[in-house]
Amino acid sequence: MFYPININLDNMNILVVGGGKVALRKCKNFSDFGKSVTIVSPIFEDGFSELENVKLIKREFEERDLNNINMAIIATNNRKLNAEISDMCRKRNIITNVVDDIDKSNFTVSSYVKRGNLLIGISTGGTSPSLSAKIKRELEEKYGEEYEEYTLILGKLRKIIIKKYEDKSERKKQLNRLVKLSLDELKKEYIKEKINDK
Ligand SMILES: C[C@@]1(CC(=O)O)C2=NC(=C\c3[nH]c(c(CCC(=O)O)c3CC(=O)O)Cc3[nH]c(c(CC(=O)O)c3CCC(=O)O)/C=C3\N/C(=C\2)[C@@H](CCC(=O)O)[C@]3(C)CC(=O)O)/[C@H]1CCC(=O)O
Ligand SMILES: NC(=O)c1ccc[n+]([C@@H]2O[C@H](COP(=O)([O-])OP(=O)(O)OC[C@H]3O[C@@H](n4cnc5c(N)ncnc54)[C@H](O)[C@@H]3O)[C@@H](O)[C@H]2O)c1
Repeated sequence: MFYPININLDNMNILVVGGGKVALRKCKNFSDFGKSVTIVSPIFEDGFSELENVKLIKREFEERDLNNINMAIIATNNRKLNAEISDMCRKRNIITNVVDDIDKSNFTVSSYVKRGNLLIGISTGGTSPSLSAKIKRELEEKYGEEYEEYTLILGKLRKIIIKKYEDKSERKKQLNRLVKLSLDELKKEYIKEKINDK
């Protein structure tokens, strides 16, 4: 079973094995989260040259590539090799995603909608990645770009409210009221509360 967690990548050393289409998608995902990764592959898809802050190693995978690695995405087109690398990772306690074998993975990459700090992840436990991608497109419509600012302001107001109300149930009432407001109403509320906070 796969459990939803949000993982802090700051101190993680990440290796991607393979330079094909699937590896490129996973690398773009890391780049969305400002994370640089190392990729080892004899051949790279064109898109890799456009990625910033990545280290490309142009050769076949070698076991020493796993030294000091905490997380690995195994994405070659050779199922047997992917399974072998996954076993090496397991022995070294490296958390691993094998793109062609969910049973060899200890995490999967969710489809997601990211609006600043708002992150909506979608998983079907490997049953239908296409369904994940479809639900993502639906959620992108419902939760548009404006949710980045909306979430940011909610965070600022939350701090003010926690300071202002000692009573936990009143705090909860206020915080729950805010998420019912539109972005414009929330902005007005923020200006008002900011003035009172001074
Ligand atoms: C969500 C997304 C995230 C991402 O990769 O960024 C993702 N796959 C995406 C797309 C996609 N992948 C595939 C198709 C073709 C149609 C189809 O098969 O449905 C499409 C659709 C498309 O391209 O639109 C084929 C496929 N995928 C996997 C296998 C191997 C297998 O099942 O064993 C095969 C068959 C290979 C073959 O033999 O052909 C395996 C996995 N793919 C996962 C994630 C994990 C489970 C996620 C979940 O639980 O839903 C998991 C288990 C492992 C992992 O990769 O972490 C991304 C959506 C991007 C977005 O957000 O728009
Ligand atoms: N998880 C997913 O979302 C998903 C989606 C589609 C396909 N897949 C599966 O993922 C696999 C990869 O798909 P793709 O479309 O990226 O394939 P691809 O053919 O585009 O790329 C394969 C890559 O593996 C590299 N490679 C081969 N041998 C290597 C080695 N010894 N060391 C390092 N790199 C090596 C190649 O250089 C190439 O860059 C396929 O087996 C496919 O079944 C997974």
